[in-house]
Amino acid sequence: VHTKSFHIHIKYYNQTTEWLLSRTRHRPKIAVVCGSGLGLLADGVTNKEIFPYADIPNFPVSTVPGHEGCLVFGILKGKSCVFMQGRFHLYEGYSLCKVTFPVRIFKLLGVETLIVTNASGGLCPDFKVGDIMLIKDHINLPGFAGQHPLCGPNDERFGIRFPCMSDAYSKDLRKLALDISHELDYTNFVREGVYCMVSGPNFETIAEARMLQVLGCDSVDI
Ligand SMILES: O=P(O)(O)O[C@H]1O[C@H](CO)[C@@H](O)[C@H]1O
Ligand SMILES: Nc1nc2[nH]cnc2c(=O)[nH]1
Repeated sequence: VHTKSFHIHIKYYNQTTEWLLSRTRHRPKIAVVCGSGLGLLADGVTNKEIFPYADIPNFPVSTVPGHEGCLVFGILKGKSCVFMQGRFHLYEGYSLCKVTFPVRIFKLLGVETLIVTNASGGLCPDFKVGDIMLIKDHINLPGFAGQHPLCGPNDERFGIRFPCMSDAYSKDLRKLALDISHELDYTNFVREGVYCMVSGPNFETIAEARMLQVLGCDSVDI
């Protein structure tokens, strides 16, 4: 039975952070959340230290195929990184504060840059299956209905009560990604667009997909 809650007590964040810091030599500044089938993004790291989610105190576990369920610390191009091989979803029955628990752990570990990836559904008619879309903005539909990870008591250690979202996705990092896609001649499949979160687990009806297009969404995921 899953219990839904708006709040996880700070002692659980501290316990998980201390557990990880006492077991890894790495002090990552970059975290990567790997979506479905994207766990291989961690394959290139050296000096790997791997922690199955089931072993980490207070961590949720992955229940979806294509999500290995491991936290991988290591070095990539000289930078200390941590990869989530598998992410968590509302539709698995986790509350949003549980879904986002690892991101707050990253903050407490000292992470400064978060890269999120997932396998989403394309809505923009110009996109082809397999294209990569850089997220430039998002629409959080469950958030409009009160399903929001920031609901509940605010802990200033993680951010302010009323965060501004007009620059949620780093312009500099998006430019860097686009520059690199030019250098690598990847421009015919690297796009930019607006990402929409819905709760799932069903994918959209045709009418819903059309509605999301009208709202300005280029891709949608759960
Ligand atoms: O968003 P990620 O985890 O990449 O995966 C997406 O693909 C799965 C459905 O095929 C769902 O888990 C959906 O969220
Ligand atoms: N909502 C939604 N999520 C997805 N995740 C992967 N494909 C899809 C899709 O078509 N719709």
